[in-house]
Amino acid sequence: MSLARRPSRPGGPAADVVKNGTAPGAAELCFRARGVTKVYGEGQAAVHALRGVDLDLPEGEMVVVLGASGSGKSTFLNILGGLDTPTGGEVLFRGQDISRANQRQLTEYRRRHVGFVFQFYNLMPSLTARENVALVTEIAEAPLAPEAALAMVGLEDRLDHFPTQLSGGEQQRVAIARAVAKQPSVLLCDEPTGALDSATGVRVLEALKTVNDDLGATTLLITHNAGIADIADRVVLFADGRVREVRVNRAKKQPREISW
Ligand SMILES: Nc1ncnc2c1ncn2[C@@H]1O[C@H](COP(=O)(O)OP(=O)(O)OP(=O)(O)O)[C@@H](O)[C@H]1O
Repeated sequence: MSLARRPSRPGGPAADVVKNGTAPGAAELCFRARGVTKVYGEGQAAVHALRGVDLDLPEGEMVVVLGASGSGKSTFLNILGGLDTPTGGEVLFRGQDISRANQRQLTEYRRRHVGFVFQFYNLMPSLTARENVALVTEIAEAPLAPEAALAMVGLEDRLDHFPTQLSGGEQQRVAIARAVAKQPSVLLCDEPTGALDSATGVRVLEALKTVNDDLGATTLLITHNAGIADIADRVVLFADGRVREVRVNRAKKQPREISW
C-alpha cells in the first residue's frame, strides 16, 4: 500500500491518500474491484459510465463516495449491490465473483447480503412504520424485530405512525430501518440526505453511523456534499468513470459536528 500523508482538505481531519484505493494483502476485504467497466448502449450512442475502476473496500467501514454528476458513482454502487453487472472487469464480494453471476444468483446475493437506501424513501403509504419494516423481516433469514430496527434509528416512539404522519427525515430513517432489519452485510446508500435539510440530514447520518457501528455492515454513502466525507473511514472520489483518489481519515468527525 502506498501512503502519502496530508490534510484531507482545509479544516477537515487528517487523511492518508491510498494509491488507486487498492490494498494488496489487506486482511479482510468486503469488495475488491478490478478493471471494472460499464458501457450503456452501443456505437455512436455508447456511454462509458465506468472506464476501469480498481478499488478495495475493507469489511465494516463507513465509506463516503464523492464525485461530479455523471462520474459513475451510482453505476458502481448498483454493480456492488448486484442491481447491475459490469461490461468488463471483476468484482469480488468476500472473495466471490459477483460480476459474472446470473440473475438468480444476484437476486440471492441481494436478498441475503445487501440493504439499499435511496434519496426517495419508497415507503408503502398504507402501512405504518412498523409494518413497512415488517415487510422485509417476514422474508429475511435472521431479521431484527421491526421494533429493534426502528429503535436503532431513533424511531421507537413512531412505530404506529403512517408515512404521511412522519417528517422527511423520519421517513428516511424508516427506510434505513427497513434496509437494516435483515442484518445485511452491506448497506448501500445513494444520496440518502439529498432531499433533506442539514439538521434533518444529520439525524439520518447519525442513524447510518449507529447501524454501521452496531451491525458492522460495510456502509457506502454517495453524496454531493463534500462535508459529509468527514464522518467516513474512507473517502472515494470518482471522476470521469474512474476512482481518482481514495483517502483514509485518521480521525472521524461525528455527524453532529458537520452541517451544510
Ligand atoms: N441506464 C442507463 N442508460 C444509459 N446511460 C446511463 C444509464 N445509467 C447511467 N447512465 C450514464 O452513465 C453515466 C454515469 O451515470 P451515474 O448515474 O453512474 O453517475 P453519478 O456519478 O451517480 O451521477 P449523479 O451524481 O448525477 O447521480 C452518466 O453519463 C449517465 O448518463
